[in-house]
Amino acid sequence: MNHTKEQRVLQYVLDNATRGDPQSVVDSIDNYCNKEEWAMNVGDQKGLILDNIVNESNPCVLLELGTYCGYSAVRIARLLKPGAHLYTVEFNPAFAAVAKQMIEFAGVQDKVQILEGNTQDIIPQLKKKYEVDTLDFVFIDHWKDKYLEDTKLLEKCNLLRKGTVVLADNVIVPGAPDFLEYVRTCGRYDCTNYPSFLEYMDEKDALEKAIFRG
Ligand SMILES: COCc1ccccc1-c1cc(O)c2[nH]cnc(=O)c2c1
Ligand SMILES: [Mg+2]
Repeated sequence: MNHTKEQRVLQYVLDNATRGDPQSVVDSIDNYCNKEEWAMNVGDQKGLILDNIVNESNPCVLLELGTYCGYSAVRIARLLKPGAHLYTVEFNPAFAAVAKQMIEFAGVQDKVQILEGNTQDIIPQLKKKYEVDTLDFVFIDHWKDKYLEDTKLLEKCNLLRKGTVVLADNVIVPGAPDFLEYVRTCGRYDCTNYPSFLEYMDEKDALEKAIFRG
């Protein structure tokens, strides 16, 4: 029944991690993807950078674009203070189903809400349907061709405020050059690049942090 890679990753977690222990879920996914099958989780090297930026931002309301198996949702949620909440958007129903089980096994389901659908449909609903005022933190990790349009949509929907941290994965590989060009030159963000490596590989990759100036 584990016909997909994502189902196999989940099964390995169910068999090897500890229910209610998000760190063990993160570690198990990294073990599996290092040893058995590569998968597009942010991984442990970029994950440590993500941890540091989440911790220094101390966010209350967070948005993730691209849930996949739930690795970064669990990784982020394990750091959140009581009452903080992460909305994570996934358009692929099979991925969302795996992520739901991953998040519940990790015991962070009270901090994480999976929103199934397209970002361009869901982002405009955040204020009225999900009672979001503004976002403290956005992790962009979905399809590279959507980074720029979704960032502009977040601006248009008034979801960013002075100091909102927008953190993007994969700005080298697969790469999001139009997004990088925009956040670095439009004058509305303070940008920092964090060089690292593609998950589970020796290939160079990086995260880009773009703090909205308001
Ligand atoms: C399907 O391509 C997989 C792949 C292949 C080669 C290099 C990078 C990636 C890659 C790595 C990631 O962290 C990713 N994160 C989010 N959405 C992605 O599509 C994505 C792709
Ligand atoms: Mg990624």
